[in-house]
Amino acid sequence: MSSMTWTAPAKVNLYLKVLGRRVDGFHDLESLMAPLSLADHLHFEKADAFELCCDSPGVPTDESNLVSKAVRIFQRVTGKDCHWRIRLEKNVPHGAGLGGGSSDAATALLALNELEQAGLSEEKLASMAAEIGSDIPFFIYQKICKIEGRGEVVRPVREDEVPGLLGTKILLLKPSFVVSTPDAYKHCMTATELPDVDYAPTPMPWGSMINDLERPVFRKYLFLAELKMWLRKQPEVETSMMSGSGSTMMAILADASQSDAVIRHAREELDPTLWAQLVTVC
Ligand SMILES: C[C@@](CO)(OP(=O)(O)O)[C@H](O)COP(=O)(O)OP(=O)(O)OC[C@H]1O[C@@H](n2ccc(N)nc2=O)[C@H](O)[C@@H]1O
Ligand SMILES: Nc1ncnc2c1ncn2[C@@H]1O[C@H](COP(=O)(O)OP(=O)(O)O)[C@@H](O)[C@H]1O
Repeated sequence: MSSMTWTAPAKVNLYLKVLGRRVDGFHDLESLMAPLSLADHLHFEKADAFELCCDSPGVPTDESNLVSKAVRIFQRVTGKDCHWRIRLEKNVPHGAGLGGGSSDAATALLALNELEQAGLSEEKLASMAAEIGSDIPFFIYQKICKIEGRGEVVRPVREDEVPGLLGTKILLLKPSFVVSTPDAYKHCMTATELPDVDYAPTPMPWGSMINDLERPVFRKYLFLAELKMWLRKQPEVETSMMSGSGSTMMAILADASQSDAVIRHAREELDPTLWAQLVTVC
């Protein structure tokens, strides 16, 4: 039987301001999040029970996978069986600050809503998503959005609020290590700056690029601070900043056709194993 395919886009945080720690242990945020052309794919096939498989070693396929959590919540809320075999095709690196797992979960909710003809509203799906993880409601909308609260307050923005952002090309560079999100938040209110690293906001037409998680993450992973500052010194690079909790670094280039040269130099001068991809905000 042929399968039906849904696309789960990755995201970047174009700014991420941590406003303070809350009594529930989470942090209040203000963030501008944008979906990318880089995406995972979820292939659905009718089956006798729910099954999950994944082509990528290191991604769990048990109940800890965010897709399994989405299926369980959908079953609980709608009472539907959800007897589907889901094959998860991973293209988005995990532990990367690109929200791959979160997007997979949101996409599973969107797909099941259609396949099971449940008729749940976007708002209902977003509130189910928030039960699984803070980042997941954003991926229900799959549009450029401003985020508040711990991530559950999501407002899609009009194109004229973020001039020039749609269609922007961003070079993503990621070392082979991953950063854990709880770890990034743990010291975010107290971490101090490393010398010779620029944490200041970069003004862009759509808003100032700043990431308050750089302080704690750079303290632990000096290479990421080095990568950010190395990128800033390249003539092709307009600005660079970490996405979310890392370990992916974003670079905005004056001319995106120069990305291959930047990737080649970064691999020669910093780390031959860097993962790199030029993506588009969509
Ligand atoms: C940092 C961001 C930026 O978009 O994403 P990533 O870059 O990791 O993808 C998000 O805030 C991550 O969202 P998500 O990955 O869904 O986090 P959750 O699973 O809900 O929470 C993981 C842990 O992160 C911390 N956490 C998360 C969100 C938040 N607003 N405050 C927090 O303090 C908490 O310690 C929590 O236990
Ligand atoms: N569908 C999934 N895809 C990737 N990782 C998943 C998934 N479900 C659960 N995980 C776990 O979540 C962790 C974080 O993955 P992910 O959400 O992609 O990264 P990030 O929080 O950096 O954006 C992974 O290390 C993995 O163990």
